[in-house]
Amino acid sequence: MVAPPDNDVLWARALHHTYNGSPALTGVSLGVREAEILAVHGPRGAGKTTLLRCLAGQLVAQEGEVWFNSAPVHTMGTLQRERLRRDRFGWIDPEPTLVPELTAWENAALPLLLRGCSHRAAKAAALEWLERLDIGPCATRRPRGLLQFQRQRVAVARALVSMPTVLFADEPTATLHSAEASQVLRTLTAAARSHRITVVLATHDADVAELADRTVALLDGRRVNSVEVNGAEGRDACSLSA
Ligand SMILES: Nc1ncnc2c1ncn2[C@@H]1O[C@H](COP(=O)(O)OP(=O)(O)OP(=O)(O)O)[C@@H](O)[C@H]1O
Repeated sequence: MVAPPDNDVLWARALHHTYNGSPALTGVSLGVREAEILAVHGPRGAGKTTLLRCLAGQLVAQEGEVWFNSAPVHTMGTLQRERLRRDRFGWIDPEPTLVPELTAWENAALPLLLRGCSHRAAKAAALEWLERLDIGPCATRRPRGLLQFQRQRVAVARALVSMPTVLFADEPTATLHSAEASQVLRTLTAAARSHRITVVLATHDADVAELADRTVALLDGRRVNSVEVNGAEGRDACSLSA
């Protein structure tokens, strides 16, 4: 086993994964650089969610390696991967999954409370993120009293509140109207850039992918190209792999 290059915060090599014999990932390799926003783009069923879950340590691919800095995620035990996810990663699902009994701020504060942060500090941080996402006035409402886009903003606040090293966003705006979607994405990418949070964003929407620094395209579980979106001229803008 060889550790990844120094400037890659995440690195996957030759990932293969099947569900009941049908392939979801077929030999996918990629590196994610520190503080970059990487879009994983492809049509439905291309393998985006499976790739993000492997990179985030939620799923161990049947073959291949995943590294987080110099730590081999693919050989970690369940507890170690859980700790890594809790301490270093954030995750946003396509549908917000909030705890129904908790208020918006309590949901947003959860990652900090689980890490042992004081109640007062966790609340202050959660309220700050809810304000940034323009849902400060909803802080004391429970999820059932919120609209879908407000619930998704709470989920975004929860993913950012602990300042993760890497934020995984799986189709984070799939259930939102376009105006809502672009507001959420703008806030998310601005926060990531200002705090140097690395983002891996799965999307089937080419417009969403344009917000990223680089796009990796998947098709039928294979990586088909890699395109630098911002400032790509003169650099290795397009490469074939797999
Ligand atoms: N839990 C599962 N059990 C069986 N098959 C699965 C499972 N999860 C994904 N698949 C299959 O694996 C392939 C890749 O799915 P995946 O969800 O990773 O793709 P995706 O690009 O994220 O698609 P979508 O945009 O629809 O979420 C698809 O053929 C899908 O049907």
